[in-house]
Amino acid sequence: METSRTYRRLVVKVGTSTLTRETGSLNLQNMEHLARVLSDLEGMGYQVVLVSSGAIGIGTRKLRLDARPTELRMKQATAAVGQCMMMHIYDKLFAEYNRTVAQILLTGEDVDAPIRSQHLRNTFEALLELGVIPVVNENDSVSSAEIETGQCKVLGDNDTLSAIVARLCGADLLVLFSDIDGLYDADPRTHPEAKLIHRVEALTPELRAMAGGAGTWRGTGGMATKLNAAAIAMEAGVEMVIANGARMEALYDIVEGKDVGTRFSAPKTHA
Ligand SMILES: Nc1ncnc2c1ncn2[C@@H]1O[C@H](COP(=O)(O)OP(=O)(O)O)[C@@H](O)[C@H]1O
Ligand SMILES: N[C@@H](CCC(=O)OP(=O)(O)O)C(=O)O
Repeated sequence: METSRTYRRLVVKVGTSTLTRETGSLNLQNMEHLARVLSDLEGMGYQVVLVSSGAIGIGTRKLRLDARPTELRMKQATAAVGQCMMMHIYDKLFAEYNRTVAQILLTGEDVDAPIRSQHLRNTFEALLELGVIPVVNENDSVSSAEIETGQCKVLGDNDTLSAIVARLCGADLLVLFSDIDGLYDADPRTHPEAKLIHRVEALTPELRAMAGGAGTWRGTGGMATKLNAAAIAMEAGVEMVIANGARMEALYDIVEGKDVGTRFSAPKTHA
């Protein structure tokens, strides 16, 4: 079933599992496709905000560490290195399409405090007005909410962060790109017979019970945090789609309301 809504402002979130390969090296193919499709959508008149994970994963590889660090201060240092490299690559890739990107790093306090969140909103508005594509991540080097506990807290993981950003910016649509086609009725890694759910109208306890944790060492929250994001988005009147980041071109169909991945509907509440 297609949706008849039209979208103007989009928030697109990509997870570490989409930006890196199993070996830990960058997935330049996905990153290139992402930059091309988002640039094209911007050219078509959409306003685009990118929420990108990957700082710790990319930093782990850049520092030639054997594994993702477990000690908090090392994770925070790794994120600082990886964030820098990630922005350098985005800057280069988007520049190929004559687009400018901006970095916004957030903590839970930034979105909770009324004055800070107003400043944030103003900054997003100004950047979008200028035709810039903001690239958002959690400020991992100062915030330990997620990387320390692995749980969603005030701001938490980037799935939740992307829904908070979508609400803050008054976006119409949030797209979460993952390493899987969408929400299944069980984790396909452990249940190969699992079926894709195409549309979600309400987040029932049964549905939440279907969502498991991260699939690989590169992912963090799995489907559980994506459903937390859906709850925030739906409540704010923002539609949300989970789709496979291996096919970024699907975004063209997604913004046309076509049936791709799992779509979480939301009654439109903001102007
Ligand atoms: N019900 C489910 N449907 C789909 N995927 C699920 C489900 N439960 C758990 N998962 C896992 O969630 C993973 C995606 O989340 P995650 O590993 O955190 O990646 P990302 O980096 O995209 O956030 C999938 O690879 C899958 O193994
Ligand atoms: N902020 C962290 C990632 C947090 C996160 O939620 O990661 P992911 O599950 O890959 O979307 C980073 O940039 O490494």
